[in-house]
Amino acid sequence: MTLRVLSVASEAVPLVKTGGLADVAGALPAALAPHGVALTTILPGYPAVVAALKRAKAVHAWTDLLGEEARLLAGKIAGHPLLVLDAPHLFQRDGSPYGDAQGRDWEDNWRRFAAFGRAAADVAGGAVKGLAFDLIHAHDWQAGMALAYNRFAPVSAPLPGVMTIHNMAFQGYYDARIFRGLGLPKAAWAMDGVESYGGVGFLKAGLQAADAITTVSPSYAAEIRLPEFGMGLEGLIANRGGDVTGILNGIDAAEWNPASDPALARTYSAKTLAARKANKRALEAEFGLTKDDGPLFIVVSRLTWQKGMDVLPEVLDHLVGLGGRLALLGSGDGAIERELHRAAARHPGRIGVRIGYDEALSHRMQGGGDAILVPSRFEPCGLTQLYGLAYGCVPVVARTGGLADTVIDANVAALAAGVATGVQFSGVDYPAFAQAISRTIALYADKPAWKRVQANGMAGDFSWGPSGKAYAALYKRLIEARS
Ligand SMILES: Nc1ncnc2c1ncn2[C@@H]1O[C@H](COP(=O)(O)OP(=O)(O)O[C@H]2O[C@H](CO)[C@@H](O)[C@H](O)[C@H]2O)[C@@H](O)[C@H]1O
Repeated sequence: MTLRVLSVASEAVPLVKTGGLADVAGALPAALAPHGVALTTILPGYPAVVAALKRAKAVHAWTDLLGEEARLLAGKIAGHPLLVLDAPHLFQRDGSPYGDAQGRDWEDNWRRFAAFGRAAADVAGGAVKGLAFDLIHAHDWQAGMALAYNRFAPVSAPLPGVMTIHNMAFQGYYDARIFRGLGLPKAAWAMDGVESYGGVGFLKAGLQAADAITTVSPSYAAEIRLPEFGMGLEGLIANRGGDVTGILNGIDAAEWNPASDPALARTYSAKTLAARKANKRALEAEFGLTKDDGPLFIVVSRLTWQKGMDVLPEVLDHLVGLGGRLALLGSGDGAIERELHRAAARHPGRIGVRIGYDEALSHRMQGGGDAILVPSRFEPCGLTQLYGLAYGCVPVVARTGGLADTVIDANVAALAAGVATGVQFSGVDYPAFAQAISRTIALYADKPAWKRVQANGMAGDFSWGPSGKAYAALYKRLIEARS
């Protein structure tokens, strides 16, 4: 029997992406199809999403979705079923999905994502003729309210629900005054409901309403029980004990495969690593870097504290001093951007900085860089190190969360056993990070060892196979427990 699951997400490739959540939400339908799960994705109707749905059919209309009219459009995303909440007063805006062009969050985000949650709960509960579901899978705080409505104000018998945490740092926390606007019964205003530290917490509401909680790596699932990583919700996570598991993200091999990637100057495989040189030369030219055979580091990241990007500028003199170069693509914190520009000005031809978001360039960087730096303070899973592994761009990562789970440090024992895939370091500060860069540059100088580390990474299985199976088994267990 096919299981019918509604995946509730605020972004999904190829239609809308601000970060890793979009990669995962976009990959899940194909990952689950082989395991007897038909996954339908529901997205907010941002301009790009509605524009992509050519001749979409409206399959439902609300006259009063939290006080306004809205429609539900049906279409396809990468060949899989897609539903879109078309509510122009909430989602037809310039800027990003969450804020204006200056990066300020929309003031009515609570209303936007409460309406999205209400709509998703209605759809999952059978409000739309011809659509029926067995389970709701909600991703991050933007989808948390879908599970809260399903629990406290369902349109039919509540469905089982899974809440996946892609990043505990974003919780959708609002003033208590918004509670009245949510249209929930009074009973929802409780510590085990939507109340969170005196306000309303969308992620917390989802976690409390979920039958199972997952996050995107086993290590992060353990870390969020601690105050350092739990961001105030560690008590809840610890209490839910056995309901909390970590399922590692995979990567979409159709998008991220160096043997067929159309973004690359030269495609290659582990057997033809020498072909990477053409990509390296192209990358040097693109970033205005000197052409040489020394190590070329790359960074593709949001420029934030989470990602350790405030420490990066501090280690760049050291990196260049040892003969390294850096090509960086990212955007975020203005102070970090300024420090990076300063470092680039100090080291012309050695450091190239590109502020912005550019998907194709991120592929070219993985295909031409020698090593990717990922010094995150916390990292639920992390995708750029996985892309690095698949592309022979050796990851240099902080030992935390999914980074700890996916990279094997090139210590003496791992090198001797021939299993190393990258470099790990503990503690995101100058001494640890600088030492990791020194180790990487020394390893790079040992050509046979370096090639082995590249090839080991490329031989790894980062497909969605095992994780697709794990999600399907979880859905099945929860659905069976209800029937
Ligand atoms: N300037 C730029 N130009 C082009 N592409 C850029 C870019 N900046 C970032 N990217 C891309 O955006 C994605 C970032 O994904 P990550 O998983 O590394 O982090 P993020 O914090 O967004 O995701 C959160 O959710 C994911 C999914 O579960 C978790 O892996 C992660 O740990 C968690 O923090 C990657 O595909 C990367 O290539």
